[in-house]
Order: sequence, then structure tokens, then C-alpha cells
Amino acid sequence: MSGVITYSPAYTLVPTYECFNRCDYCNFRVEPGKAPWITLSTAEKILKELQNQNVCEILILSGEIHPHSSRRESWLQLIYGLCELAIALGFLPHTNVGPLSFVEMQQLKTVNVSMGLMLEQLTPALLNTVHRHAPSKIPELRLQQLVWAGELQIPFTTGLLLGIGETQDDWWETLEVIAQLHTRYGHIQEVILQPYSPGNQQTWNAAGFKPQQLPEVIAKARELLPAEITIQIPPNLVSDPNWLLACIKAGARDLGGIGPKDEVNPDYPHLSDADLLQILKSAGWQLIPRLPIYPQYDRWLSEPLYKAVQSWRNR
Ligand SMILES: O=c1nc2n(C[C@H](O)[C@H](O)[C@H](O)CO)c3cc(O)ccc3cc-2c(=O)[nH]1
Ligand SMILES: C[C@H]1O[C@@H](n2cnc3c(N)ncnc32)[C@H](O)[C@@H]1O
Ligand code: MET
Ligand code: SF4
Repeated sequence: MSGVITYSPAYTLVPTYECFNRCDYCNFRVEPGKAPWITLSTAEKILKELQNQNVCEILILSGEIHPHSSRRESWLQLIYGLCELAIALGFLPHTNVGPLSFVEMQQLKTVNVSMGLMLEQLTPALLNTVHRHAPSKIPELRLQQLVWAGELQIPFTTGLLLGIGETQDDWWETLEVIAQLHTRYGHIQEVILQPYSPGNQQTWNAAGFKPQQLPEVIAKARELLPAEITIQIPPNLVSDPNWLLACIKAGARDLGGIGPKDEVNPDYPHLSDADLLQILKSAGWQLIPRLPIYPQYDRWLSEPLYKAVQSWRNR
């Protein structure tokens, strides 16, 4: 029997690229007010074309509107509407749109099978560097999201962004905090170890995180995290097949959402699932699609979402 590696056949919908934060490593954001918002009718056209293409997950990934802005409520309504639309057309939504209030999270729980927010790194030192102009990256604010997700029983994806100026000890500390929160609430389904990868839009000129370091981080993460949490790595950011295989050997078991475009790292296109399959097969691994919610969390879903998930599981 060979080991199994999973991925989520996904398409990313972007409500808006405008963002009031300015993370130095970001290749996604546009100045507030300078990017259009997607309309439900555009989204409907896109989603209809995706039907029968084996896409299951709709990843809703957005730039952020300030919590005190008068446009915050319509932004959240748009996200809610996109999730509803995705469900109506047979997809399963996963939303990652930055920090939310408790009530906003509670609302989005009803239209998402899982949600996510990267911790990035918990060290406050980054607030003087890459996160200098990014109030959404205040560590306590992001930790609070993980606590609320636990209280609300939302299956959750989080992770670390590696190579943004943190130390190695910072990695272990952030991983230990994730492990503790999971022990309390049992809601972390996967942890992404994301190598910072420079793109052509960002302001910061720093070399990317070296893939050679990743297996070491994965191996230690595997020791620090409870066994039921899956470690996810993005294969397009570890493009050398030998390093990708080394990461898997070290304990990574999921390749995340794979779709036509990585909206966060548009300079790093994904291999097709057929090509990935070949690479993995050469080392004796299987590649299997998964849903954006792991089976042990199905019982946390409301009745309509539970039914939608079961019909995918029975395909
Ligand atoms: O294709 C991507 N999917 C990303 N995903 C989606 C992820 O790969 C999976 O699809 C989800 O974990 C659902 O299971 C994220 C999900 C999060 O909750 C937080 C961050 C990310 C980041 C990415 C990303 O950069 N690219
Ligand atoms: C959606 C997630 O994408 C990650 N992210 C943002 N910019 C980059 C980059 N240049 N390289 C890799 N990951 C990035 C952050 O961790 C964010 O939370
Ligand atoms: N703005 C959100 C965050 O940084 C998600 C998208 S990042 C390109 O957490
Ligand atoms: S990484 Fe997310 S929060 Fe930071 S500027 Fe980009 S879109 Fe905004």
C-alpha cells in the first residue's frame, strides 16, 4: 500500500482586491477605492462555467475593508452572497478574507463548510517591519480569530508564512500555540506551511524562503502538532520535484487548493493535477482529491450544508 497525498480541486473567487492593509510581501492588494468589487452576476457566470469541471471548493479570498468603514457591511454582504451562490450551484465554499468580528464569523459559518486565516507569525517584531502598515496582522487579533472559530465550531485552516523576517524559535512558538488551541477546541483541520515567494507587484525586495529549509520545518511541525492536523504545502511554491518529495517525506500530506490561478502568488502557476500525479507516483505516492472539509467535522455543519457535503462524499 502506498501513502496518500490529498489536494482540493478549487477555484478562487476574489470579492475585491482593495485592501486597507499594506503587507510588504503582498502581490494581491490594490489601493482602497481603486479596485472594482465583483458582482453576483459576474460570479454566477464564472461559477456556471465551472460546473462539471470537477471543481468542488470555492475559495473566497479578499482584500480587506476597514472594520469601521461604512462599506464594511456591504463588503460582508457580498461575501455572504458569493457563498450562497456557490452553494446553490453545487460547490462548497471556504472563506479566508482576513480577521472578522465574532458576529461576522457567526454569519459566515452558515454558508461555509470551513474557513481559514493564516497566523503568519505571532512575533510582534514584524509590526515594525513587513506588517508596519498592516493592522490586520496584529498577532492577538489573529489569535482571537482562532479562538472564536473554536467556540463557533468552524473547521479551520491556519498556517505560517515563512521567511518574512522571523526567527526559527518564532516558528516553533507559533506552532505550539496552534497545537494548544487545537487541544482546547479540536477545530484545526490543517496547517499550511507557506514559503514567502517574491512576486512582481510587491514593494519589498527580499529573497524568497528557500525550499531547502522546508523539510526541516515540516518535520518539527509534525512533532509539535497533534497527529490529526494535516500539514499542507503549496506545490507551486516548491517547484523542484525533488524538494516537493522531500517535503512529503518530512510529513506534509496535503497540497491545498489547486486551480487555474494562485491569486496570492500569480507569478507561480500550478502544475496540472496530472503532472503532480506523475511526480508523486514516481516516489510511490497516490494523489487523491478531497473536499474543503475533513470528514470528522461534518457533524458541525447545519443541515443544508451537511447534505451538500454528503452528496459530494457519495460521488
Ligand atoms: O490556492 C491557494 N489556496 C490557498 N488556500 C486554500 C487552501 O489551499 C485549501 O483550499 C483550504 O485549506 C480548504 O481546505 C488558503 C486557505 C486558507 O484558509 C488560508 C490561506 C490559503 C492560501 C492559499 C493560497 O495561497 N493559494
Ligand atoms: C492568503 C495568505 O497568502 C499568504 N501570502 C501573501 N503574500 C505572499 C507571498 N508573497 N508569498 C507567499 N505567501 C503569501 C499570506 O500568508 C496570506 O495570509
Ligand atoms: N487579506 C487576507 C489576509 O491577509 C487574505 C488574502 S491575502 C492575499 O489574511
Ligand atoms: S496580504 Fe492580505 S491583508 Fe496583507 S495587503 Fe495583501 S490582501 Fe491585504
